Amino acid sequence: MSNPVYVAIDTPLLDDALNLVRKVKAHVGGVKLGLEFFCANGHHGVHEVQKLGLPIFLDLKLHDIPNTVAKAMQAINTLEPAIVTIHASGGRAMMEDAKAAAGIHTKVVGVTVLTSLDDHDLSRVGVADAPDAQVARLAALAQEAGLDGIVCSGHEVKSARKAWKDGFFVVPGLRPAGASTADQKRIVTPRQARDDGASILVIGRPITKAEDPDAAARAIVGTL
Ligand SMILES: O=c1ccn([C@@H]2O[C@H](COP(=O)(O)O)[C@@H](O)[C@H]2O)c(=O)[nH]1
Repeated sequence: MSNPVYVAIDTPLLDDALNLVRKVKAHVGGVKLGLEFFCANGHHGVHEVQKLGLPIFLDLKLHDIPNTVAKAMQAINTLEPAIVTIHASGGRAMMEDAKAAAGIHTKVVGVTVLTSLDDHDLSRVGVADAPDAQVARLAALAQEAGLDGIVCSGHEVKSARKAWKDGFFVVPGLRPAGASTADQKRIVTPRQARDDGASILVIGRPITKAEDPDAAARAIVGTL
């Protein structure tokens, strides 16, 4: 089985990103680059990280009208990312057009409910349901729209996998036992997420902020 850990490189600084990836690359299966990195470094930055030889997950969380998201997707196709995120709450037409615009080797996954949100946060943005019900609703919509899978927390991945057997499940909000949760609210351990059916484990600060990121990545992979 290939290494499911994608390290989240959340920095706008290209040299810091490259140094981090060099440190951990023997113990992770891929690199997740987010908006912070992409806005600061663009295609050039992605190409530089790609030279280090790991698959790239572009976590851009696109969310706009269908035409705009499809055009944005076309604009990143030359980067040939392994995975790209869009927001499932953008609706079915947006997801269909995004998938149609993506390259054939790119998995397009829909973010359901951010792992930094709990019931209270959802109610404040007008969602009366608990996170698990909202994740199930958006996962079904993403499947209908032809996406490859979703992003959800480890709290929901087991039931999401049951409902969508061949779906691709990206799970962030992962914390080894005892690690700081910081802004994440729906967390589980990497092992729990893997056992419950995650395809990809997204792990940032527990690796990147560790004194020895390589040892931290190795220790996490050792628990899987
Ligand atoms: O619901 C979501 C969607 C994306 N993320 C991203 O994952 C990493 C998590 O970083 P940690 O440092 O391990 O908390 C980060 O890049 C987020 O943008 C998420 O956390 N939750």
